[in-house]
Amino acid sequence: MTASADRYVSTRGHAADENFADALLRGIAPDGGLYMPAAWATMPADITQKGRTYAEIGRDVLTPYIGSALPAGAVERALKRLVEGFDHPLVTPLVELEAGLFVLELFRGPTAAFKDLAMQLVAALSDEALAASGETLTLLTATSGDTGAAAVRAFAGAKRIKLIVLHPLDRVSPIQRKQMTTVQADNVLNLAVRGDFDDCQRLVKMLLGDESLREKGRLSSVNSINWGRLAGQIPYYVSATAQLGQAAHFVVPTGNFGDAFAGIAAKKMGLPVAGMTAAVNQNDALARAINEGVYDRRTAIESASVSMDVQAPSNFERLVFEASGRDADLTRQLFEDFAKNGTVTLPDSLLASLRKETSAVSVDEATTAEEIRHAYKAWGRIVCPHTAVALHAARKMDRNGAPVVALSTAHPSKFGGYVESVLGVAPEPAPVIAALGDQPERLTVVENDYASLLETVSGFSA
Ligand SMILES: N[C@@H](CCOP(=O)(O)O)C(=O)O
Repeated sequence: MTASADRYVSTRGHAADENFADALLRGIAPDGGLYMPAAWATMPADITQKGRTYAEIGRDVLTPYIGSALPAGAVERALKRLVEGFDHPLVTPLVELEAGLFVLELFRGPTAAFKDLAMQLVAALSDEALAASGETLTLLTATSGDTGAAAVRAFAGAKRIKLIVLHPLDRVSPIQRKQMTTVQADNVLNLAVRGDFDDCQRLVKMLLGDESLREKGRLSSVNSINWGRLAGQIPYYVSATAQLGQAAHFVVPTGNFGDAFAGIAAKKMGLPVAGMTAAVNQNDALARAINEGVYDRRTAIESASVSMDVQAPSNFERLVFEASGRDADLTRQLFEDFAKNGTVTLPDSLLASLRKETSAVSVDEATTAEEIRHAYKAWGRIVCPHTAVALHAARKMDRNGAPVVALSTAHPSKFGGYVESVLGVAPEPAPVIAALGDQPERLTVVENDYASLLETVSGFSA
């Protein structure tokens, strides 16, 4: 049978293939791998034609991945909901800072971070899938701040869905925490884990594989381990290219590597892309893997760009799968060894292929602060620390004639305290931040311990 874009295979090769609705509602494959489309869809040749709307681009990107798995018109309805929640007609406008250097503003949605772009879609598509099957779903999400906020906003009050969000206690910004914890919806449970983001993500993956929970009903995740989340991030690479009218080199501030992998996916689908650079903060496991050939987990260190405090980026597995020519045995071996030992050496041929897909750089804390000052002085622009990491990498790279686009992933007012400490000026709050209610916060502190977490989660998801 010919591989098709609307069937999903596991990166670890030991799970049955699924359609879009099942991949979406499972989140992760039963063998512990991540779902990938069995084949890349090809973008229509005119997709980057000037004047195409975000909704049109999104429809053309996403429809082939969904096939007939959802009711007719589901994608269009989801895109309508998405676009209505953004405060700019282009949804993700491109802004030129100086000749050849741009930022792509991804923060104009309901929680002022790029996660809204995919999360709003996933919420609408999950509703459609569940309404069609009559099922209910418990969603588990690990967050270093932005994913959780976007998920709470997108799923609060959803009739068939319960949402459980795990964030690392005291390691998200105060605004990010409030965005999650002040929402008074009974279908949302916020858990603050005594650990770091990698602990939260590991615990979520364990819960997703837990038979005792699975017996109670469908379980999934809205992290970018879910193909639906990742696919929803492809359209803005296309929109940026359409706005520019030519291929760009994208510099992506990177945590779990979902956003960067969405750019790689766009390229696989035929989007002209001049290059990809993943820019990480001092939590540099990804940069060390690509530059030195050893994928080695270290304890995450707290950074100004908190959302990128990730030392075991989940989507590195998708990159390895793709760069190895979809070698599921090799991928399984490497990631099982990594889970067990915390370190793996990448074979030379794999490393060479990985480097063809993306380069990676690490930006330290002092440089991040310096870049925030530079952006203010040079362009009068206040940027968030994540954007600053990308901008620094973008300014230092050889531009090779192609325009460079740094993804601006969050509004600076989500990190207002830090930005003010660097600039001496507080960023004007984004309207959605200014509108944050003064509601009491609802959160439960949990130990970094699977057994007690399972008890809490079982009680809520029942
Ligand atoms: N940066 C993230 C970490 C999780 O990333 P995801 O894209 O896999 O959801 C966050 O803000 O939570």
